[in-house]
Amino acid sequence: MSDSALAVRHASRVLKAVRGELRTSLAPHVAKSWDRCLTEYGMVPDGARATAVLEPSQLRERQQRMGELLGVARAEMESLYEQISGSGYAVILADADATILHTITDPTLKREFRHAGLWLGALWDERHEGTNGIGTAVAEHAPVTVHRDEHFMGYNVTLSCSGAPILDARGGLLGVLDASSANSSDTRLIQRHTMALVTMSANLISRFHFLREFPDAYILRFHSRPEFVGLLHEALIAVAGDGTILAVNESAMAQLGHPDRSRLVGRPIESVFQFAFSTLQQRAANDPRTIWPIREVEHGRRFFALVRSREQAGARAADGGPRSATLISLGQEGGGRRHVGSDPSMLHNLNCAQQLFGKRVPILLQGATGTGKEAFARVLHNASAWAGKPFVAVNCGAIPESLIESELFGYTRGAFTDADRHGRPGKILQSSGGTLFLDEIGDMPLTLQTRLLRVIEEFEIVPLGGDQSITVDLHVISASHRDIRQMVQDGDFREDLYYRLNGITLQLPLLRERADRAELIETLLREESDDAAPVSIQPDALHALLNYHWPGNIRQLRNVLRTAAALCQDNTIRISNLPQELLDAAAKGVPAPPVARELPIALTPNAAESCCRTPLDTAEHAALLRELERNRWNITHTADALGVSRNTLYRKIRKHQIPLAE
Ligand SMILES: Nc1ncnc2c1ncn2[C@@H]1O[C@H](COP(=O)(O)OP(=O)(O)OP(=O)(O)O)[C@@H](O)[C@H]1O
Repeated sequence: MSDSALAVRHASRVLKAVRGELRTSLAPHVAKSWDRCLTEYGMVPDGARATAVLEPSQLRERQQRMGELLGVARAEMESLYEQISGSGYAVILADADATILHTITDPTLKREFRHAGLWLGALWDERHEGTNGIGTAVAEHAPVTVHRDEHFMGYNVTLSCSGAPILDARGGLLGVLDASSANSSDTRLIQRHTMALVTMSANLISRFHFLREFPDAYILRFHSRPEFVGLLHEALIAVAGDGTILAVNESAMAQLGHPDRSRLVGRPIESVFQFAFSTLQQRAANDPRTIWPIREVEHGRRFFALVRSREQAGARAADGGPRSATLISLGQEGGGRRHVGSDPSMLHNLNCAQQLFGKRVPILLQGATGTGKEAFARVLHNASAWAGKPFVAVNCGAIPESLIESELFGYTRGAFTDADRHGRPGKILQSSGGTLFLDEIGDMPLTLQTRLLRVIEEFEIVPLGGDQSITVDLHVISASHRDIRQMVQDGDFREDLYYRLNGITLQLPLLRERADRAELIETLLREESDDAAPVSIQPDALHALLNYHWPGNIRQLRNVLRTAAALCQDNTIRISNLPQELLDAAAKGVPAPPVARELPIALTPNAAESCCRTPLDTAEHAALLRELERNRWNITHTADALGVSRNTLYRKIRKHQIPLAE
């Protein structure tokens, strides 16, 4: 049948359907949309294509309006594309007006998609294109699949599209994520699978947005199953400083059984859950990483919860940090943005350190070279009440022994022959009021240790050549890769100084032990790439990076990424851009040693998600969890929904170590 004959037949079917004369039943969203197109917008299904496209400057303006969300969406789109690449789909992001802002397509299919009108800046709202995955998801505010002749316009009937809305915390539409095929012969089951993946990715983007939208709020994260807390399907509630609910996400409404947001927003959190608001505040301040059981008021149902504190949220917002829920800002360093990351032990360290450092307790950081001791110290400084004052770092191992004394204590005019005419204040005085970071304190000569001890005890210094003491306001963080306690036992470090410096000792983990390696890679890549041309990384290269043992820790990782970003073509790091030692380790299949530390049980899924899985695995894992949950953990139904056999499903469940019993 010719194209025009097909269009005529399609048009007659649409008209019959709208008049109620069609025998076969249509999906409700398709029937409603056809009706809208015909009666509300006055469209005709056999009309000619007249794709409306924005001017490049208008497109850029819309892309900018999406702001940071576009960056997050791009990353999610890549992960989604990995899942469905090879099956003829393009992944498309549109704004709330259904304008296409970003696409990822198989290069060989680009022409086909252009021919179908799926190009950047094209308007795919229903008024322009009739019923379609993007426009109809916008109109319905819900995920929709529009398959072939479910499209309203005859010229669109070769398309198959699945679009899912990206929502803000108030349920408003931010955009639509869509997977479209220009010539699909997929079965309904495969479409359902595609739809599930698209919806999952859209939800991830919405969740990211929610976590960033309320920087000054507590965020209560809960789920009926503890292992889901911190994952995609957790419920989120933003709570103001006076205990009032500011916003809830879709999952919170579903879990609490309130389909209407307005029944939750504006209420005191204490009227929804059986805990005092002060408990939530205490949890946020003292124990933000431990999951605790909570009960809702109406039916007494039990959930498991974590709460993010307002300070953490504020720090994140100031930093513009990436997408993990638990990421904490480091503030500014050298113009760049730094993070302590979301590794549970780092978060624990930060939590302890912040509380004590604020009370002037000296902090001793122990950790191998490149583990981020100085970066951590800067975070503490930036989060302190004296953040506006200087942060002065002294590397006690790098300054010659003969100079370290004058470097630290300064000297007066004429203190020694080649001294500066006016004398010079030492680092201790320079840091007065701010933070003094004594790096490689283990390398400080014993004689100087005695002088330093006096300064720390008396808050006074006497510059070299001087006889007047100067009062200093000191906040000290010291660090070393050497085991200072062992040095004390060996007589190489003064015991009294050790106790003075060590209000608390925090051990920074090796990079290979960290659960947030994937996130660190993302952060460093962002820092190492040009904003205008972000560098991405191919899954096999990412896998090799995640599994390397990193003797030089984060510093070495940064160097490897910097070199790879400089060497790579089309801003994509491939495995061939990595150094030989990494490739050799990958070829031998040498995995990073397992995480030695015990992680809190509830954080383990997150940790496993980010450290041991490829992006493909992560997406598969999340899709499995989602479908299992949606089908109430019924294996037969879940296998059907995913279009796989029960045996395959069991195999995948085992592979991802998903527990089947409570
Ligand atoms: N969480 C982080 N996110 C991104 N980059 C980080 C992070 N922590 C550390 N870095 C980077 O890793 C590198 C090494 O960090 P840093 O100098 O703080 O380590 P260190 O333990 O003090 O090293 P050394 O023991 O050699 O003095 C720096 O480039 C720093 O910016």
